[in-house]
Order: sequence, then C-alpha cells, then structure tokens
Amino acid sequence: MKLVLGSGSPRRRELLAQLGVVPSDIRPPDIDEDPRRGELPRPYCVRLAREKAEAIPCAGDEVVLSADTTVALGRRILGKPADEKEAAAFLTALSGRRHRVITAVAVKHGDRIWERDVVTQVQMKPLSNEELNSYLQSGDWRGKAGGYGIQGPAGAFIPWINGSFTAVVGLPLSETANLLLAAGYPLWKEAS
Ligand SMILES: Cc1cn([C@H]2C[C@H](O)[C@@H](COP(=O)(O)OP(=O)(O)OP(=O)(O)O)O2)c(=O)[nH]c1=O
Repeated sequence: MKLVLGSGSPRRRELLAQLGVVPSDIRPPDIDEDPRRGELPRPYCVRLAREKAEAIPCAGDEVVLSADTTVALGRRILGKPADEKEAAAFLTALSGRRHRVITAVAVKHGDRIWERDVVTQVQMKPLSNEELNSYLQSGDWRGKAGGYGIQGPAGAFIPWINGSFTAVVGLPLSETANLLLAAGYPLWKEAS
C-alpha cells in the first residue's frame, strides 16, 4: 500500500517523516479555500481537509492524506496572509490574546474517508513594535495560517498552548497515526 501526501505543505512532509513515513508521491490539492458566508472556523477547517482529500486522484492501492490548519480568533477565520500588510493585521489582532488553532485531517482509501480534527488553544504575548516588525521582515509568516509559525522565531511569542504542538504546526501526529492505521496503512511495519 502506498501513501500519497495530498498536501503541498513542507511542514506536513516533515511531520510525516517523524513517523518514519516517506510518501510515494506528493499531490498538492487545488481547491477554493474561501470560507462560506457565516461559516464557523471548525466546520470550515473540517470541510477543507475533506475537500482536499476528495480532490486528490488516487489508485486502488493508494492512501491519500490531506489536512487543513485554521487559526480562529473567536468566530473569525484567519487564513494565510496575502501580503505583509495582512500578516501585520493578523498578528496585531492576535497580540496579547488567546486563540484556537484547528487542524483537521482526512485520510482517503478507496471510496472511504476517515477524519479527525484537533483544537489547540494558543496564547500569544503582547507584541512590541520591535518584535512585530522584525518578525514581519523575516518573511517567516508567509504561507502560514494566522501569519505565524510556532516552530520558527514566532515560538518566542507563544508562552503557552493547551493541546497538540504538532497539530499547530500542521499535522497532529497521534491522531494521524490512528487514521492511517484505521485506513489499513501498515504504519509501524513500514517504519521499522
Ligand atoms: C499556526 C501555524 C500554521 N502553520 C502552517 C501549517 C500549514 O502549512 C499552513 C496552513 O495552511 P493550510 O491551508 O492548512 O495548508 P497549506 O496551504 O500550507 O498546504 P496544503 O493545502 O497543500 O495542505 O500554516 C505553521 O507552519 N505553523 C503554525 O504555527
């Protein structure tokens, strides 16, 4: 059985490698990521992970893994910032507050899909202008939900989380391992 990573995220590839899994192919999904009117962050994130998995073509001997990471500030969905100005606006909104990071995972095999979502609470310290500007300048915010990456320099802005660190980075490893096993992927045999 082959594993296809239905994600272009380098973080997800690295997190999978932590499980000893090297995908036989990487097929980044191309779907519309716009939230629906009034859609709440968690259902949005779950829907996107499922739609990504559904959009990836796969053969009978392949398992497809897709995921979505969404930053939620109350009912507000913060996606990947389009530019530095939007990244600044997101970080200013998150500064000194607690938000949620939701990561939903969808695993597809044949015509079945197995799904899980993980919600983590994240506290961001109040950011000084110096911290904000230096982080914006680093460009590390690019391609990251909410405009920050906890695994990079922005880790210095996060004094506390309640939940799963790997989920915040893009793939909750414990839940992902269980989904792969449920779909019949020989995870531990492959890793040894
Ligand atoms: C909050 C946070 C997000 N992220 C990243 C993980 C995801 O790659 C990205 C959220 O965007 P996603 O839409 O979940 O994923 P993606 O566009 O990178 O890849 P694909 O759709 O092909 O799977 O934000 C971090 O790396 N660190 C963090 O702390």
